[in-house]
Amino acid sequence: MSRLAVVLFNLGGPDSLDAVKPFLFNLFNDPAIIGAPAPVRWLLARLISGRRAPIARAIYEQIGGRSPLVAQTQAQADALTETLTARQLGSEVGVFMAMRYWHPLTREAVDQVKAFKPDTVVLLPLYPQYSASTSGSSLNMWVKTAKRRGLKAETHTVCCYPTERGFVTALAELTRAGFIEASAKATGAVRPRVLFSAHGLPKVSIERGDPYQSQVELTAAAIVEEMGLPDLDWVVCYQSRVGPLEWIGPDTDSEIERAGHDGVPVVVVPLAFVSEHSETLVELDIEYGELAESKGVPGYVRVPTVQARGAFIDGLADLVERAVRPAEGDGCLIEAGPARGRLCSEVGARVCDGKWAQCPHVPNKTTDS
Ligand SMILES: C=CC1=C(C)c2cc3[nH]c(cc4nc(cc5[nH]c(cc1n2)c(C)c5CCC(=O)O)C(CCC(=O)O)=C4C)c(C)c3C=C
Ligand SMILES: [Fe+2]
Ligand SMILES: [Fe+2]
Repeated sequence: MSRLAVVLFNLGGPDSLDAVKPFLFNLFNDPAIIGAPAPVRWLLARLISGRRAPIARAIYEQIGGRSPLVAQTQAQADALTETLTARQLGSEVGVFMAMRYWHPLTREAVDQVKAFKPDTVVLLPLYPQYSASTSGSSLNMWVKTAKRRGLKAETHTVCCYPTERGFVTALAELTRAGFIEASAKATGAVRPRVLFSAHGLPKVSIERGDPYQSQVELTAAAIVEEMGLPDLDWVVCYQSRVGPLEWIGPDTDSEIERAGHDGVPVVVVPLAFVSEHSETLVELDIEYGELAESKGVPGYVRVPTVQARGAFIDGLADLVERAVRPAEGDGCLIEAGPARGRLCSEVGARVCDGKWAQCPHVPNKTTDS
C-alpha cells in the first residue's frame, strides 16, 4: 500500500488583528481576484487592502480578533485522517491544509507534503462549488509552488462536489432543524422561507463561464429534494458583495427585506461555506440578524455550516477514494484540454496539469444557454 497525502484547500483567515491587512493584501494581489498585470495589481492590492483594513479589523474584532476558519479546517483534517486511515486507503495517510491567503500558506503545505514523501497526492478543495476565484486559484498556486519546490508525486484533483451525498445530507439535516425552529416563531398558517445564501461573485466571472452559480443552484435544489417538505418556499441569494463591479443576485439583504414585507420567518443556510468565519459569524449572524429585526421579519434562524459532521467527512472520504480508485463506470472521459481522456466522477472532475476541464456532468449556465 502506498503513502497517501490529502491536501485541503481553503481561503485562510487572519489569526490576529495585525494579520488583517497582509491577509487582505494577499487576497487582492491574487490574479484570480484582480485580473490586472502584476505591477498594477500589486499597487491596487496595496491601495485597496490599506483602505479596507480598518473596516475588516472592526469585523474581526467582533469575533475575538481572529478567524476561526483554520482551527475548524484542522478539525476537519483530523476527522478525515481518522476516516481514511480506518478505510485503509494508504499504508499511511496524512491530511494537510493549504490556505490561499494566510498561514498555513501553500508553500508551507508543499514543504510538509514533500517531507511526508507521498506516493499519491489528492487535492481536495473545501469549496463544494467550483469557482476560478477559489478552487481554481488554490489549484494554480499549488501546481506552481509544488513545481518550484520540487514536489513530485502522482496527483489527483477533485474539482467540486455540489451534490455530493454526504455534504447534501449534512446540510439538509441542519436545514430541517432550522426550519422547525423558525416554524415555532411563525404565527397561524405562515411557514418559514429558506434563504440559501452563498458568497457572491462578480457577474462578469459568470459571463466568462465560471460554473459557480449553476453549481450553487444544484446544491440548493439537492438540499430541497433531500428535505422532502412539500411546497417549501425557498430561494438562492448571494452575500458579501465588495468593490465597484456588478455582482450576481438577488442579494441576501434584499431577500431579508422581502421576508419582512411578506411577514415570513427566514431560515438562512450558508451553502458555499463548510466552516464558520467572518462571513457567517458577523455578516449573517450580526448584520443580517439586525437587518431582519429592523425589517420586522418575525423569526431569523441561521443554520450552522457542516464543519466536521460525520456525513460530510464521510462524503469527503468518498471523494478521495474515488479520486485514487475510480470504479469502472464511475465517471466519464473528459473530452477537452490537457485532462483529455481522463475519468471524471459523477460528483466532480479530474484536473490535469493545473488546468480546469469542465466536467460534462455539471451544467454550465453560459455554455448551456
Ligand atoms: C465560496 C466562497 C468564496 C468566494 C466565491 C469568494 C469570492 C470572492 N471574495 C472576494 C473578496 C473578499 N472575500 C473576503 C473574505 C472571505 N471570502 C470567503 C469565501 C469566498 N470568497 C470567505 C470564507 C471569507 C472569510 C475569511 C475569514 O474570515 O476567515 C474578504 C475579506 C473580508 C472583508 O474584508 O470583508 C474579501 C475582501 C472577492 C472579490 C471574490 C470574487 C471575485
Ligand atoms: Fe471572499
Ligand atoms: Fe463527469
